[in-house]
Amino acid sequence: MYQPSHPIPVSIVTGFLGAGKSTLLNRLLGDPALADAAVIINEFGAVGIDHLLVERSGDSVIELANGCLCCTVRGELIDTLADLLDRMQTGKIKPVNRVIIETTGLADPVPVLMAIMAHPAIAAAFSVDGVVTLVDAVTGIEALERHDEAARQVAVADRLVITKTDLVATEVAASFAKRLAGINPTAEIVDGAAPMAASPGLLVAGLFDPARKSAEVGEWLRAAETGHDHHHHDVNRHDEHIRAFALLAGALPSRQVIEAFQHRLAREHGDHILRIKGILAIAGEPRPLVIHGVGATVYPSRYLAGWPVDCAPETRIVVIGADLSEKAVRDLFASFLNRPAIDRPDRAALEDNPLAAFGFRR
Ligand SMILES: Nc1nc2c(ncn2[C@@H]2O[C@H](COP(=O)(O)OP(=O)(O)OP(=O)(O)O)[C@@H](O)[C@H]2O)c(=O)[nH]1
Repeated sequence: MYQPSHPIPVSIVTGFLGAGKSTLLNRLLGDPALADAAVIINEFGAVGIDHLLVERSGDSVIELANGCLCCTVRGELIDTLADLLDRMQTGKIKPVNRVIIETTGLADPVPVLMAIMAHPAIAAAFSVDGVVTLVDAVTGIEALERHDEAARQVAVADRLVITKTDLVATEVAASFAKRLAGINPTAEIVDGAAPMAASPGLLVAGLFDPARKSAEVGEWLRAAETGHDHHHHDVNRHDEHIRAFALLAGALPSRQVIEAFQHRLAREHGDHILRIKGILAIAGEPRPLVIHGVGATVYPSRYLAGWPVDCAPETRIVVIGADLSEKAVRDLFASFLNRPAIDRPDRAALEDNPLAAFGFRR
């Protein structure tokens, strides 16, 4: 295998679902300092859309779909890195001066780290230059309490970026920062709104050093080196509670319809929704509409300038839920699309019902 003269730095960008990883990357990737970086995006669920949302041309964005980096596609990561080396050696691509890996929001970063650090040929060619973990000031505390992965992402970080500080009071962000420092006292904590979070230097965090982490992180790393404890092969299922599914459709009637659907979904099922994101076709509109939701928070939708290459103008929405009824979500979506069925109301019935806002159905 080709060996570069110096190991190529690898930055791991992680953070729970919807914490703002793609938003941060989009901001950083415009910087000329990252023009020669390769970006590997891993997404949970069979229908991936993140690679469409990271605005970068050419083949420098590599999608690893069909599973979570920490489990089913770990081998694929090694193959992808080996292939990158190969393509550099044979001159098929320009030399890459950094690799940025965006994990899924559900990834345990420890096996990802070990995949790189414990593989002799890969470790000779690449060095992990820090783990940057994004934490959401709005939903981060709940994620830490409910999901081990979120706590692990914080514990292994070299840098913690608190995102969405614009959406919470200063005191809330400050007390969240304290909580994070309690979990990981050695990580530098950065406000996502600070200039540093918009600079490529954010990704240069120094060689990942297990000795600077807690004893618990050391144990996780050793356990990951010796084996892997949660093998599973269903690309849509993370554990017995967390599942992803996709809502696919042609062009939707209007932006208002999808926004009304999102708010209704958040109101009725917000407790069980971890993430919703989509790229949508809207009738009569040449541009794709992008929607996002995290927990019960619905983010403003926005139009992209145009459809990404190789992406048919159709609607793809990914929903990730914890103990969420897929049928209930599909039925609600169908109601908003006015696809009537005997046992469900259509959109007009849902919206005309004066009690609908309070979650009552006819
Ligand atoms: N107000 C505000 N919104 C933000 C900020 N960062 C991200 N968002 C919004 O949060 C939503 C999710 O952001 P993404 O960047 O897609 O999150 P992600 O971590 O890549 O999501 P997954 O890959 O699904 O885990 C989007 O609507 C963003 O616009 C922020 O600092 N402030």
